[in-house]
Amino acid sequence: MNAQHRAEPETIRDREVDAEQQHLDRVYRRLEEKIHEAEFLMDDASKRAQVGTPGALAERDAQVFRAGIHLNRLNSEFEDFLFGRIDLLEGKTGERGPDGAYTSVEPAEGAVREEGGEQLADIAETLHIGRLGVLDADYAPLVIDWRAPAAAPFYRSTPVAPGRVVRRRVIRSKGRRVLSVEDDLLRPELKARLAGEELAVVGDGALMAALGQARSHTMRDIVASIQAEQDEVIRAPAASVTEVEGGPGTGKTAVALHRAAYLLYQDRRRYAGGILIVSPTPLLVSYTEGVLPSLGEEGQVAIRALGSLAEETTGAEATTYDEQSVARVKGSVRMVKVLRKAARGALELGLRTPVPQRLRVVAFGARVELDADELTAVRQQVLGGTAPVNLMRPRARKLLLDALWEKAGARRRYDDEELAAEARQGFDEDIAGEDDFRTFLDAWWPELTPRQVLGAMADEGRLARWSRRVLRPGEARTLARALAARLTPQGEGPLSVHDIALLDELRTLLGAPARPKKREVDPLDQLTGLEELTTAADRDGAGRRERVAERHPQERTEYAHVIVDEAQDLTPMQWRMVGRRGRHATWTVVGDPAQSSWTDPDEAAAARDEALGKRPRRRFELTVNYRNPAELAVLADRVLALAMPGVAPPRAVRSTGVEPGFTVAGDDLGASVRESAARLLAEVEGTVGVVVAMRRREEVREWLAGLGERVVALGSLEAKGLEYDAALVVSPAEIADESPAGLRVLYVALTRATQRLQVLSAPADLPDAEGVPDLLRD
Ligand SMILES: Nc1ncnc2c1ncn2[C@@H]1O[C@H](COP(=O)(O)OP(=O)(O)OP(=O)(O)O)[C@@H](O)[C@H]1O
Repeated sequence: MNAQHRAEPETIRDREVDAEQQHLDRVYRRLEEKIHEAEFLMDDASKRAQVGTPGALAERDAQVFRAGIHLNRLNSEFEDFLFGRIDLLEGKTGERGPDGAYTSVEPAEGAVREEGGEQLADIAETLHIGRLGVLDADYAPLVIDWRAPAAAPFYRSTPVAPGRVVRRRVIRSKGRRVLSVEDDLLRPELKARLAGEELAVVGDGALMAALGQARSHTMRDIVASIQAEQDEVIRAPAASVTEVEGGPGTGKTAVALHRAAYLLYQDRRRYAGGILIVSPTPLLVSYTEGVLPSLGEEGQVAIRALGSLAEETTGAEATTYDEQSVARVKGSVRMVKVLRKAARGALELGLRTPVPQRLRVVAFGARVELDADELTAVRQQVLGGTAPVNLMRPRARKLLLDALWEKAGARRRYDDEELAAEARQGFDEDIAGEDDFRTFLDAWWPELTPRQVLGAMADEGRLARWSRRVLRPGEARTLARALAARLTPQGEGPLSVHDIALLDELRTLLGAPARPKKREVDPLDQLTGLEELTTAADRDGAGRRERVAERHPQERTEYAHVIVDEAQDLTPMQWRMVGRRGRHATWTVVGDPAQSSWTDPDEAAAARDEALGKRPRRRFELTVNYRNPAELAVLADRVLALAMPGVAPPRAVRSTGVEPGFTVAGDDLGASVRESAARLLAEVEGTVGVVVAMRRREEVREWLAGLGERVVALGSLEAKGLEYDAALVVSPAEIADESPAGLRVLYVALTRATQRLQVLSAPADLPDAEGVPDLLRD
């Protein structure tokens, strides 16, 4: 965005702030009217309780619920409710949209006139942009919802393609008070007048002001300063797969979250099926999950870390990380074959009770028996089917009865087919009804859980059999040992992030019994009280009736839209897990190949293609780095050149004049880390992130103990997506050497800081006289 640099007399600024204050006062008066209406609804509802009929009581409950949500929403939106304004030329057509604003993007022919060599124009329309739409009593727009089509020019217009926008203003407010305004002039060549007076321009543009602010442990929304290339992604049509690539700090996560809010706003009914946002780590989930409520969305959006994605179906959540060598095996698509064999093979292990070696029943007054070989033959025949293993039990029962019927020589006894069928039915009922037969079946074809099968894979010999010709013997050994180190033979014990995708796959292979589903009520669908605050379309009665009809209990193991953040990091097995949750979904996938910590990109790409299906794809690229100042980006770019030669880094838009710092650690690495972290804490107002190789994750926590909440210790893989005012990167060489994707992981670590970057070298870094590690030298 073009920033204007000019000094304006204090009086103009005051006058402009005052004008916005007056507008905000009007908005509040209107909001208060709406709140009174909601309170009246609550009050009225409680009176209905006295009538006492079941219908009246149900109606009361519904009304109290709606009014309560309405009030909550308004109250929580009061902070920073109004944040933008655009002043527009007259439009080409005089048509107005449902929000009361003119719909034309292009100015009318005569909107600009030439006089005495100057271009003159009058502002024909002024729109204020906020978190929700507010109409005045005459249905004229007081505030336009940021997601409404009429708000798009606020984000899209640039000096190169300004459309009708002459001035774009960001309003900073706290509660009911307007604090300041920042303007961008999009048609600086125009002399524009508003209500007969020359259009004033105040401030240096809002983007830079937003970027310079200190960071906290939670992400902020960017509604006031979304940039044009980001806005295109946020408002891209949902029908296809939207793929977004961009370097670190280009706003991919921010854009993904704002897109969720936009999609819900745009088509609330369609997304009643839920929007799933998949994040790589729990840290990134807690960093980002605060953004959505502040955008006015709740209930329909689930943000899940990959390690807790299968919680609904397997009840399992990951608490640990695997070593890279183990993660590589667990994440590989080859595991599908291994798991298939394991799910079938585990039947023979007697995981709960010993597997019986023979089946004895009494039929036609004589003992009939199937021995071990005969039972094995029946098992093989059952397993010839393709159904999930637990769901093959009825077939196993049937084939056992067939075998017993044969063995008893029963067929020979009946010439008549009808008689034979009748006898067979009686035979089946008699045998299957016997306790012995049922006990046998429970032990011989037990219902397996995913955890039991995973636990069974911890045995080296067994896993070697199940993975023959799929995994290399060394890989199978590594995997079995890693499982055995944490899990009991029954599969109990702490799970790792990569175990979750294995359990989810096993659940599909086993066909776990359906669980009772929780009823989910969708609060957004019940916001009928808000309609008067939003758009005319929303006020449409038919729409309201449809929404009411949609209040079914929702099954949220599948979603209507899936957003994948840091998509470059999903392993093939994780893509399969995420894909199962979006089989009928549309998708938004954001990522950066240069930050990938997965070692086999081709294998992951194939799994990703399968998950996304055959829908058409729209690709977008984000090119501007809003996080790192240029001085720090240079250093990261050197590592990018090593990790991915030829890939262009994003363009850093800020400069702070502060160069990265280099220190060489003393003999006591812990003491050096602590000292550097303390220094950074003194230098910045907000947060400090200390990034170490994964194997140092635990010890670094101890080193930093007592330094306070502003400092956070991170294993290199946990730093994904996060940002801090200052970052301390400990031993780049250690991080780079930890896996074949280590240089890309180091690139992530070096791109976390918004203000300061400090690099601490250990001997392995081969630092030069200035302390610059070998890897980071020019
Ligand atoms: N238009 C914008 N206005 C203000 N701040 C912005 C804008 N776009 C991005 N930012 C800020 O830049 C920072 C980086 O954004 P974000 O974390 O979304 O980037 P990313 O592309 O996901 O980065 P990474 O690849 O490192 O995860 C955040 O602090 C975000 O709020």
